[in-house]
Amino acid sequence: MAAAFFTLPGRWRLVKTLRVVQNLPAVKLHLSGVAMIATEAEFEKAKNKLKTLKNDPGNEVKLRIYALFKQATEGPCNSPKPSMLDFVNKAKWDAWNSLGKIPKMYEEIMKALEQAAKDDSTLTVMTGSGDYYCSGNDLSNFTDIGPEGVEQKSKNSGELLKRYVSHYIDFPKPLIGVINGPAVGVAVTILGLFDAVYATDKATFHAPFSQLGQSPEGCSSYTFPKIMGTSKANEILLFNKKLTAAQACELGLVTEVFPDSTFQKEVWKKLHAYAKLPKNSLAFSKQLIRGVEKEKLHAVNAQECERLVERWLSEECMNAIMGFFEKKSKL
Ligand SMILES: CCCCCCCCCCCCC/C=C/C(=O)SCCNC(=O)CCNC(=O)[C@H](O)C(C)(C)COP(=O)(O)OP(=O)(O)OC[C@H]1O[C@@H](n2cnc3c(N)ncnc32)[C@H](O)[C@@H]1OP(=O)(O)O
Repeated sequence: MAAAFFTLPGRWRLVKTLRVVQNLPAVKLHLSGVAMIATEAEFEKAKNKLKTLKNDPGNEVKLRIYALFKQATEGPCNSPKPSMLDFVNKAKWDAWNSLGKIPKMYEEIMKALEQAAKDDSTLTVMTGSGDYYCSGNDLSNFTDIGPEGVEQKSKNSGELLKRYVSHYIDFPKPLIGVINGPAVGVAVTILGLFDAVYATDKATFHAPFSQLGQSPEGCSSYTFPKIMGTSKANEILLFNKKLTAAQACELGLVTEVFPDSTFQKEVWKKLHAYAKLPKNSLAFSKQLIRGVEKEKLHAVNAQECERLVERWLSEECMNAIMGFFEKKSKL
């Protein structure tokens, strides 16, 4: 019996490096590849699948798949621009280049979840390394706008976020959060889709959306009112209230809080015991519990991402992000 285990870098933002912290005996490790199509082999498979389609999906779809594969395996477009007369390679270069700098980190977590969903592990644990759980989206994403321009980047980011949250909605096994320190933004809102959340008493939970001119994501506009009631959810999602671990537990966002001194020891003892339970029974029971509202969650996810695409282009958001970086520069 095993658990899939991978960690977010505590101090860095969600979109930084995904690292495996340690090789626990009963825990199966996942070092994520990247993205939707992780390897040449899988890309070849996707290409061959395209050939079996009755109607040719058209160059646009084929170029999109090619672009996502390059983005996932090599990151933002890094090859020299082909000449105008080299039509095919120019079209491929344009497709890849149009994705701009989609953060690879989200792609890596999605890949790790895809692997954990289909391997022989019993449950999947997400935690941070170091003093922090996760500082949310890397706000420098707003500053490095590539050649695709701000509208297209915002649209691409909305699609990326929708895929990212869908991976949690559809995850078939028990997904456990081990919150080892401060958690911010999307790292907090997505917890409403986890099956249990254990926190050190040092952890804090902050979703500073309105002060960033943004809006809730991770299905939190639905899960948080459901978990804690609308007015408590509003304090977090509208009025930027930062919760202590004890407050988050009282509201039902966190399952149990442990003293920091014994947190890691106590929580991993519990998880290793869980990982010995019959994995199909756990998976099927989770799917019964989550299945009733899966459609609803996907609809909420779509609405939240649509709203965020508008928010990211808004003056409120731009001013808030500039304020964040101005504050940094003054330090
Ligand atoms: C128009 C195009 C649109 C593009 C949009 C791209 C989006 C990509 C798609 C996915 C989007 C998902 C939606 C997610 C939304 C969110 O997550 S919103 C929340 C974002 N996060 C924050 O606002 C965190 C703010 N930071 C903090 O609260 C604190 O820094 C901390 C994390 C609690 C740590 O506090 P402390 O220990 O006091 O350290 P600090 O001094 O505050 O920070 C250390 C340095 O790190 C920098 N930093 C911290 N967090 C971030 C961050 N999220 N992004 C960028 N930089 C961050 C901080 O500025 C400090 O930097 P220096 O001053 O240079 O040391």
